[in-house]
Amino acid sequence: MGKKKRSKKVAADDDELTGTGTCEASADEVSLPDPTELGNVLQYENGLLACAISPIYGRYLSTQRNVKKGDLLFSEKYLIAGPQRSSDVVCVGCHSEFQEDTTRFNCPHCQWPICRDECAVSIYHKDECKFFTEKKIKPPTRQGTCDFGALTILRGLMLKLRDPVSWKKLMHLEAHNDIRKNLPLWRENMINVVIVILDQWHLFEYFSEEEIHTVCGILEVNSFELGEKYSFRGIFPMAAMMAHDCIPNTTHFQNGLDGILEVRAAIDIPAGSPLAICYAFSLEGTSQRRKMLQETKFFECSCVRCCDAKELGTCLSGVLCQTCKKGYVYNTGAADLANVWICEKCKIKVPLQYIDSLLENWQEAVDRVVDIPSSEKFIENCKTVFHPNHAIPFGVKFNLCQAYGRESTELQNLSPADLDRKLALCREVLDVLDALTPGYTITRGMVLYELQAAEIIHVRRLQATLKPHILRRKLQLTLKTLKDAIAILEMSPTSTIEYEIAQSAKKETLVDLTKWISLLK
Ligand SMILES: C[S@@+](CC[C@H](N)C(=O)[O-])C[C@H]1O[C@@H](n2cnc3c(N)ncnc32)[C@H](O)[C@@H]1O
Repeated sequence: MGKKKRSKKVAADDDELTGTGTCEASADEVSLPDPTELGNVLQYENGLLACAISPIYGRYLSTQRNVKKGDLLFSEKYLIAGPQRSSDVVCVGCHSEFQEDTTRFNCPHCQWPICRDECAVSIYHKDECKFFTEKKIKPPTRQGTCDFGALTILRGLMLKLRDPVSWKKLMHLEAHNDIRKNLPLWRENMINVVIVILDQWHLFEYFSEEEIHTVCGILEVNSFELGEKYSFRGIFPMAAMMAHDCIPNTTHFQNGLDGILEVRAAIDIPAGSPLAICYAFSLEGTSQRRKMLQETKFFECSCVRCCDAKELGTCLSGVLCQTCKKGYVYNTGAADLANVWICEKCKIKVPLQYIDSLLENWQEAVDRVVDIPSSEKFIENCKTVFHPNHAIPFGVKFNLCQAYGRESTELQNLSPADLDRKLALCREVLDVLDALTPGYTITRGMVLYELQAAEIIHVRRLQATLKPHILRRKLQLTLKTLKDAIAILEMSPTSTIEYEIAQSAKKETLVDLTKWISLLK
């Protein structure tokens, strides 16, 4: 890994190279560190990445060579990890929440809560335990509420005392203090974190108020979600340098057990391109994503998807016009973000408040969808209000395409109508995913897997009626879908269900399908 400082000028045509952003050339040469100096990098090919700066993204990572979809860009171990902001009491070893019926133990050394003996020596807790014991630091307590998120901030601050190199890496990250100072969040952090650390834990001789707010900001702006069973958050300083794009060109895999994040190319990425992840939930509509980005990451996204009212033809935000009942109403795009939405057909203007309250009501209704019949009914009801691909029905379709053949009836026993429905849903969902989360992403991998499984049953049922060349063609297409699904799911950490699915599909379905095709004349 190169340790030399590099000086990097941002290419004037960054956006042409990627189609993902609108970086302009930076007039001055800017001295930026080698990316590997930023993080706890475990795997990285020397010289593959560079850190650059743009007037839009600020600092960002870019690739120096062409990379292929699925290629590992780097893997990195967390710098700090811990409970989410406003978290209730959790185990300090594995971050599981305590339910009413779970037994709660205390760490035998520092007395913080754990859920089982091993958690007292977990990678997340063992280093802090001695400090907590020496300084007699007890879990935060306040009548009514208790913010365990303060623990994560303390874990960050402790780097200052025990690991100056890591502290420097942490302090290198953006906290947006200037913006956050004027928000209600600052006062909440003051009460839930600063006062707890300085007054309750008496650590005022080690950390200043400003440092505590800065670590809060760094976590708010840069952290990644961790954990499969339990959600917690972690800082990965190199990954934190990736820019945001609502159509990301990278994908990441994490394993909460060892706190390692792997970042891979989701699509083929040409040399010189910014590496981008989507900080928001990709399958939400533009106004929801942009609201989240403004409120928590403090910028206005100007990506291609945000600037296109129809979100690259997916129509994920389309609402049926209640005046003409023919066209769909859309936000006119990022530039005009947009208190007014307009019907594409009759051009009537609809106020943003109407759209917001519509989404709020229907979001509540989604929570009442529990099984296949209620999902189907919900999708039917949505037709009078939303575009068929609108994020609200789309989320239900996404779950439904996986539920057929798993819930109540096994795939091979599905009725012909239900099997057709599963096939149609998988294809419909994939069309949207292909546009919005293209390439090697786990969500696409899972839907491809569902599609090939349904196709195999479908072809088996039809085979007596199909001409041999048509049968062969259908099976070849299914084989391609299966291979894509395996290639994607196999990238997941070995402890995950997705990895297991890929391995068993490789051993069984792939072998059987290949043999079936080879036996056809
Ligand atoms: C996780 S940090 C990324 C690294 C950051 N650029 C830096 O210099 O430290 C997130 C911040 O980067 C900036 N950023 C990232 N992507 C952006 C984008 N597409 N448009 C505008 N700002 C962006 C915003 O300031 C955001 O709060």
